[in-house]
Amino acid sequence: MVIPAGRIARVRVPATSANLGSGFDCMGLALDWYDELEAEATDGGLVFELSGEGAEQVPRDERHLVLASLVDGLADLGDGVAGLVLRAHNTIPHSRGLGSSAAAIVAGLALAWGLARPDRRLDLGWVDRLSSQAEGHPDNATAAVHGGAVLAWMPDDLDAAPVVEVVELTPASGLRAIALVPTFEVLTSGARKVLPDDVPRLDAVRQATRSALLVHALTTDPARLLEATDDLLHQPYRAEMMRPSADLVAALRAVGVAAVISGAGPTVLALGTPDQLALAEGVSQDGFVAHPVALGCGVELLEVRGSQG
Ligand SMILES: Nc1ncnc2c1ncn2[C@@H]1O[C@H](COP(=O)(O)OP(=O)(O)O)[C@@H](O)[C@H]1O
Ligand SMILES: N[C@@H](CCOP(=O)(O)O)C(=O)O
Repeated sequence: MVIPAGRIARVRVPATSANLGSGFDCMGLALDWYDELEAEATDGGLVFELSGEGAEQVPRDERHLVLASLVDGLADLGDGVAGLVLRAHNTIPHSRGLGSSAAAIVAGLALAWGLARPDRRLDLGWVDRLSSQAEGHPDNATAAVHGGAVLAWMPDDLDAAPVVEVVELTPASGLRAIALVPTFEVLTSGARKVLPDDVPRLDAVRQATRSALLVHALTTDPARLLEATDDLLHQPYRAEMMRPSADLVAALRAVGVAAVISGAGPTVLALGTPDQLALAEGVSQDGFVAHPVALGCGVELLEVRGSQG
């Protein structure tokens, strides 16, 4: 069906931090840091009303990530639009490892759902599946969908029906983060290319131990976060692409702060209770802007209105 002109959907979607050190491609946190977007179905044409982060850089055509995801979502639901106005105020910085692309994809899908299914609650499983497929890894996408802390994976059998498994974790009370955001950018696609196909068995064993401990540390015992966030699978291979970030992670960890590269970088995420995070105050953070953040909520379809929406 063609969505009637005048129907408007509005959504809010969080920034996310994937990996958390040892949880490469499977652990993610939603942050209390959001983009808000609105889509209005029209009789024809494409209009972008964009402000904030990346507004001057993103393509204003079919390649716009939110629009592309919205169109894919509508097609999956068997619907379409004759035209569209897309309004976005972005606060999540792009290409810094804070899940801006996952947020854009999840937002596009939630907008599609709001336009096409105005009377039905957003199907989070549907958003998980399409957004994780589009991203190619489920860690930030599912964190942006569910909020809080998640453990997520996709089946290894690529011929199997596409599904995403998500476990919503209950974070230990008082868990906070500081996102230390540099001015330089790293594209996630580039940062994935430098990863080796195989790793030594001892590294794999250590990583398995750390990632198992990570679930325990996040949910039960934040005192274990420093050991649990130790990583051998991605950060060492990416360090040269983001030397200032790698050096800041090392300096923070040396004073006992559980610091990691957020997603594919170059933002540094320090994770812990307020007492643990206070240790970061003695470490020079030159070249980085500190954003203290609590954990955030998942995507919200805030409103659908117009044309019997
Ligand atoms: N809100 C948005 N609107 C349009 N495009 C976006 C938006 N957010 C991210 N993108 C696209 O995604 C790219 C960044 O993706 P990526 O390299 O995966 O970094 P990140 O770690 O921020 O997700 C941007 O260069 C831009 O093309
Ligand atoms: N597991 C992915 C996470 C990418 O996160 P982003 O926020 O940088 O898009 C990876 O490490 O490649």
